[in-house]
Amino acid sequence: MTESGSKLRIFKFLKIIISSLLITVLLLFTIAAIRTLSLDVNAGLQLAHWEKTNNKSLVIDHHQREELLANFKEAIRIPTVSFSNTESNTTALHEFDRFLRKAFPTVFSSSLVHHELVANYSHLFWVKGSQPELVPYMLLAHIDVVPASESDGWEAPPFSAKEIDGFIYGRGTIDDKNNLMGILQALEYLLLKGYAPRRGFYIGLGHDEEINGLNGAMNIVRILKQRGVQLLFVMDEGLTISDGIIPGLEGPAALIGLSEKGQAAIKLSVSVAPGHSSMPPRETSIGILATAIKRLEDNPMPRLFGYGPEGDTFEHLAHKFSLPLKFIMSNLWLFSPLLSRILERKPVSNAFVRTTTAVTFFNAGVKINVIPSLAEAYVNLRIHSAQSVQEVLDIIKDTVGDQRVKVELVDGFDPLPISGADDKAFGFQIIKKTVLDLFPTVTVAPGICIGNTDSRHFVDLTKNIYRFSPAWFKPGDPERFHGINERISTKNYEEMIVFYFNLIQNCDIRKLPEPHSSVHEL
Ligand SMILES: CCCCCCCC/C=C\CCCCCCCC(=O)NCC(=O)O
Ligand SMILES: [Zn+2]
Ligand SMILES: [Zn+2]
Repeated sequence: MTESGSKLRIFKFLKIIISSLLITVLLLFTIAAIRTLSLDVNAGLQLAHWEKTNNKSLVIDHHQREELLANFKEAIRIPTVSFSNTESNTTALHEFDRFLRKAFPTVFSSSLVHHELVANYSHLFWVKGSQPELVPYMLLAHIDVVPASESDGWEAPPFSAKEIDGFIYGRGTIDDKNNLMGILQALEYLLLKGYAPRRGFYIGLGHDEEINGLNGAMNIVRILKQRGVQLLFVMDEGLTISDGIIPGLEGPAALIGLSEKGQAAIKLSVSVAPGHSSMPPRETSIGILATAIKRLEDNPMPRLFGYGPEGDTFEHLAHKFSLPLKFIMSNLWLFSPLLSRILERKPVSNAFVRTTTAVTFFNAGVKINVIPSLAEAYVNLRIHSAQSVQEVLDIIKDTVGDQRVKVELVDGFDPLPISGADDKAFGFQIIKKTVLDLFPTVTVAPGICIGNTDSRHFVDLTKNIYRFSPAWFKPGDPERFHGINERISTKNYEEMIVFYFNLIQNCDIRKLPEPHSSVHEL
């Protein structure tokens, strides 16, 4: 073959490669454009015709404002702490019971409301509906809180409910006395205004959610099961309205948790012969265990972003990002690996990418001159929707890779089933409508709750469990959860009352409106 002949062949070959590349890129853009056009899933129901059920409106006057804030502050001041799996402040739980009866006299005396104490400290309310054929729903919240010490750096004592610049500070202000008090205050106002629901509903207030709800929520579920109750949907604490937390997102987003991550408690332990510290072995039990822990921290669980409901979150929010993020979010089938690497940089967004690994206990050593015979640590894993407890346990054993380290599963449960979020999903659409009516600038999207809630015990009573708090979170606020300076603005607490006031009335709708098709919307 001549030199010019071979050049021609190379040229033709390159031409084919370049045109194939161009065609592929064009194809990708076309697919992406089609997908982007069908993205505005947030439009659907807003324009549909909703049967009017919110006949009572709530305009809070000065006197009511003072009273509702005083009630809320009193709730925060009662230190209903769950210290450990076996230790709770039962004195405070008793006091909280007395307080509720005093703060909400109409709820406790109305002929429409049946109240019972469960497992001594939890509360179950049944609010009777005028149309018993309508399937009831249930609102959940919890009474207990995690411990808090002022010395960790609180700006106000954690059980003071001190108001600073329009914010009430205290343990429980966002987890979860805001929801608890918001629900009961809304019901108190509704009853005072003569409201009688069409659709009956339950309110469940657990007293031990922070220690797994084994007495509170689980006994409430047992009672409801005995009575043959089935629920249309359950709403519990969970994701919030994020404002400025998701980088690049224009405007606030209300994420409604359709599921929650699983959880595992894993114990790692190393046993060696004890001895004199003057003749140490090359590695002690502490050293061996520390190396194992370091391996776990250096080797996070695999990225699974896009394999669970978190992919839907970003597809729903895509139209609220500007380019190039909009393009990336609209095409997660292609860009999930890239987005995972961006999200994993911050703890809060990393939680959506993978099963997280947190070492929460480390115990070893008895005396300065004794080689310790035992070192043990506990690891708390929050399991991504696409993994199971067993898979996570296997990965931990592989990563540790040291026969001297015993790896035991102490406790755990798989990720929860995924509730519906389509046009026919009653609970999702009611929450969405209530959010949009009150906060019209918010984009509503399905989400995955990264923490666990009492609602996970209700899976046999309904397939539709939603985890959402109408609380506004701005940058820095996620860290207040179980952290220091937990707080809520007085404005937001009032909004929460109005939210539940409207939600309860919205649930009286007999049937969801027929959605407009997306073609029609466009
Ligand atoms: C990339 C998306 C970022 C979205 C921002 C999400 C902000 C996260 C806000 C709240 C965290 C959710 C907490 C859920 C409730 C947890 C209740 C709880 O404490 N349960 C006990 C436990 O889990 O141990
Ligand atoms: Zn909580
Ligand atoms: Zn909590």
